[in-house]
Formats: sequence, structure tokens, C-alpha cells
Amino acid sequence: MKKILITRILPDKVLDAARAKFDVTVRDDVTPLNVNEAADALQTYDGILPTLGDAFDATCFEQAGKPRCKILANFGVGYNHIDATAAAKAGVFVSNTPGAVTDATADIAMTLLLMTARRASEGERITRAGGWKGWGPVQMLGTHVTGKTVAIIGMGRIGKAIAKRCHYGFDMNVVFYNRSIVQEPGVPAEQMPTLEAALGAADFVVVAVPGSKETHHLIDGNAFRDMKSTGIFINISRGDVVDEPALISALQNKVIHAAGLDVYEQEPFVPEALRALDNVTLLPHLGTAALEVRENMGMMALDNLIAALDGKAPPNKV
Ligand SMILES: NC(=O)c1ccc[n+]([C@@H]2O[C@H](COP(=O)([O-])OP(=O)(O)OC[C@H]3O[C@@H](n4cnc5c(N)ncnc54)[C@H](O)[C@@H]3O)[C@@H](O)[C@H]2O)c1
Ligand SMILES: O=C(O)[C@H](O)CO
Repeated sequence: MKKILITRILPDKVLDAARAKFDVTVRDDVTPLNVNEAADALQTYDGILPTLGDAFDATCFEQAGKPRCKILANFGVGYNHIDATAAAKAGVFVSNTPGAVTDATADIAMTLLLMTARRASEGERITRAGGWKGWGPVQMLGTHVTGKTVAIIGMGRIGKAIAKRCHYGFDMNVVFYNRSIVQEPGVPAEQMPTLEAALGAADFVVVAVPGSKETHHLIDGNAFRDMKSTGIFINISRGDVVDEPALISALQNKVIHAAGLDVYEQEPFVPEALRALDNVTLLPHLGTAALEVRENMGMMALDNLIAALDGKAPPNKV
């Protein structure tokens, strides 16, 4: 039986399906694999089902030499923790789970947008602490969402699903910035020629690009200065797409109005300065956290792994 490593506990449905086919080791730990553990796994297993943060970088492939592993079947669409070029050189397939994550992640973007605009987590904290003294016409006034302009940065699968929700659900005007021309945004939407133009046009900015060398700190201090001072910033992509200290400074100095975040630069570390701010909504990377979504992601990852270990190209090879 082929030996596989699953680097986090997955839903039972996925583990049962994996165990029916393979000799499975499941790592009972939520911390990512470090470089040494990743290199060791490449030498020990025929296939690996890793997830975000597991350090399959160039050093790990150097350490592993000619690996036994045939595939890194990533659980998740974002694979910025894997050096796909080094993997290809070492003869290791890399696959991901596009599509399975799209709607759930767009839903979390909308959750953040609405919660942040309407000060929902601040209000919930006050209510829970017994601090609500009664309804008042000028109490806890937030930002009205319906009819406003949203700028989506990265108009791919998730960006388009967010645009759909904004357009059909909230009558919003949609603009977007994408590195290539998007012929079919799916809703009436204007592609802006530059990031600056998109940021400057919007009441809400939602970031949905992949994490990569190219997008590292795409949103920096200048980007926040390009936004309206009433603007609300949402990030569901990867933490390091945003310069976190610059975001904290922009929030503290009222360069922008508020932010809603699902991802952070050094997860699970969330800076104290960010946690101290009332005008932020902070979620613990919940984008795909729904059982059926995680089951679908797991089954998709497993299909990729099975294909590679049967000597075929995985359906979702990156
Ligand atoms: N918070 C979560 O739990 C969660 C869940 C799923 C995905 N994600 C993140 O969302 C990302 C996007 O997923 P997707 O399925 O929509 O991917 P996708 O590839 O369909 O879309 C990404 C879009 O970004 C564009 N893009 C890439 N680099 C760019 C740049 N430098 N400037 C402007 N546009 C750029 C691409 O052209 C593409 O249109 C994933 O890579 C992952 O990091 C997060
Ligand atoms: O990239 C992804 O799919 C998410 O961040 C993990 O669920």
C-alpha cells in the first residue's frame, strides 16, 4: 500500500476515503510543517496532502534531493507556501482545489464587509458585556452599504463571486483591478487601468488576489493613502498581500475608516495593535470553514493525489 501524509486532521469523510486506498499518516497538529519536516516528508511518503503554511519552499526541495513523493495535493486553492518551480524540477506534481472554496470565501468577504460597515463586532462586544444602555437614533452609526462602490482587487473566481453578491444583493457599483484583462466579470463592472484608480474610486476595497512574490505587500501605505478616508478595507486573500504595520498605522491615523480581515501576515499571530482597535473585524481565517466545503476540498485534493499515484496527471495540477 502506498504511504501518504495528511498534514492536518481533515473531515472524517475525507480521512475514511483516504484510508480505504492508502496507508495514511495524519498529523494531529495545527502548526505548519517546518522546512525540515517538509523535506523529511518528501523523502518518506509517496504522496502528501499539505495545507496552508506547510513550508515546501526551495530549501526543502534542496534538502530532499530526489524525493519519494510524487505529489503535493494541496488542501486549498492558495498554494503560496509551495515552491511550484522547485517541485516541478524535483518531479513532484502540485495540485490545488479551485472552485470548491469560491462561494464560501465570497460569503466570508461579505460577512466582513457587512460586519465592518455596520460595526457588528463592536456592537456584539458591547451587548455581550452588558454595556448596551438602550436604543438611540445616533448610537453606533455605521456606514450604509446598499448602492455604494466596491473595488475588487483580483477579479478571479472569488473576486467574481464577491462582485455577484455586491451587485445583485446590495445594488453596489462594482469596479475592479486585475493584472490581465477580464472579459467576463459576470456582472456590470468597470475594469480600472491601475490599482490606484480602483482604490480611489471605492467606498469598499476587497482584496482577492493570490499570495505570491508579485503580490507581496501589493497593498502598502501608499495604497491606503489612495483610498478614501471613509473607505473600508477587506482582505480575504493572504496576509502578506498587505503590509500589516502600514494597515495598522492607516487605521490608527484615520487614513482609512475601518478594516475587516480574515488573514494575517504571521498567522496565527495577530498584532496587539490591531486587536486593540475597535474599527476592525478580525476573523481567524474562516474563508472555507464549513463542513461540506472542507469535505469537498478534501475529496478534490484526494482525487488529485490518487491520479498522480496512479501515474496520471492530477486534474487540478497548478
Ligand atoms: N480566506 C480564505 O480562507 C481563502 C479561501 C480561498 C482562497 N483564498 C485566497 O484567495 C486567492 C484567490 O483565489 P481564486 O480562486 O479567486 O484565484 P483566481 O486565480 O481565480 O483569481 C485570482 C485573480 O487575481 C489576479 N491577480 C493575480 N495577481 C495579480 C496582481 N498582481 N494584481 C492584480 N490582479 C492579480 C488574477 O489574474 C486572477 O484574476 C487564493 O489564491 C487564496 O490565497 C483565501
Ligand atoms: O487557499 C485556500 O483555499 C484557503 O485559504 C484555505 O482554506
